[in-house]
Amino acid sequence: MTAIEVSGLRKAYGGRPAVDGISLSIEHGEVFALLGPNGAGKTTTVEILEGHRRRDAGAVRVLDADPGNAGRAWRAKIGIVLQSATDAADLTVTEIVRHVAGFYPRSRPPAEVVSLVGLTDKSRARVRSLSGGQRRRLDVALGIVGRPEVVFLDEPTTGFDPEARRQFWDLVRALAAEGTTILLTTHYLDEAEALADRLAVIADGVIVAEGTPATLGGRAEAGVLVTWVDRNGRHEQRTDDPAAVIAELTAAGTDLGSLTVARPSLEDTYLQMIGEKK
Ligand SMILES: Nc1ncnc2c1ncn2[C@@H]1O[C@H](COP(=O)(O)OP(=O)(O)OP(=O)(O)O)[C@@H](O)[C@H]1O
Repeated sequence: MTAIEVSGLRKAYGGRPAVDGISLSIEHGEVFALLGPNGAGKTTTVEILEGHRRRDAGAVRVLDADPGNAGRAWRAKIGIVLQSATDAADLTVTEIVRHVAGFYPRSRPPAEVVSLVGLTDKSRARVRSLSGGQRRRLDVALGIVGRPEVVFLDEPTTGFDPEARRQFWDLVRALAAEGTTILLTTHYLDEAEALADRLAVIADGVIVAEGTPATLGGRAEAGVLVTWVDRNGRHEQRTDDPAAVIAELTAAGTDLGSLTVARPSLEDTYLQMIGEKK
């Protein structure tokens, strides 16, 4: 059964299309990433799915309801992490988490959530005293405290230091292991690759590619790139049969200490797709 079903979604601002006919289907328990350059239409799409923005056309179902007119019971099953930072400067971390937990019938214990996002040391600190990355962690805490079935994460790790990002990835994996459906937007290709079961690339309001991190944009069939350095300089060769290339190099007595064999990275593939779209 699908958790999120989108068909022919459109939204324009002042006559200019921001989302121009997007269709998506996300299964229960899937982690799905939306990628795309600034202004591609990711946030608009996510906000329509959250029920925070009206659409011009298309059909949208999230947990079997239309977010445009779904009620409180539906809202309690949805977790939202907005791009903007939490605005509750005078409350402490625990106070705001407890306050938001109160809106949900099956909320997680506030201390558990604060610990999950790595803010236990800051649980008595006022929100205003937190760093940017710590505020972002708090946003994530508020998004998951209600034990939602579907979580929308809009650029959740912007401003995180590398260690905090890895901790956040563990948190997303733990939520996914519990069966939570997660829709994530991100500009970090490594994040999409680490977390997503499937992903879609949006450019100018349309989906230009969809697949798994391993297969997106024909990545799996793109062949591998063999590179090596000899006394004449650096060489590279794209091939479907790297073993044959390496055998040839070995037979020619090439020093293999500098040899690399790699598929194009998700970032290479993504940048190529975005470049072609322009
Ligand atoms: N409230 C608004 N009024 C007018 N135009 C808007 C509004 N919100 C978004 N837009 C425009 O719609 C387009 C899509 O914006 P959106 O925020 O959905 O992109 P995005 O993919 O989330 O970008 P980013 O990666 O920068 O967050 C952009 O051209 C943006 O300027």
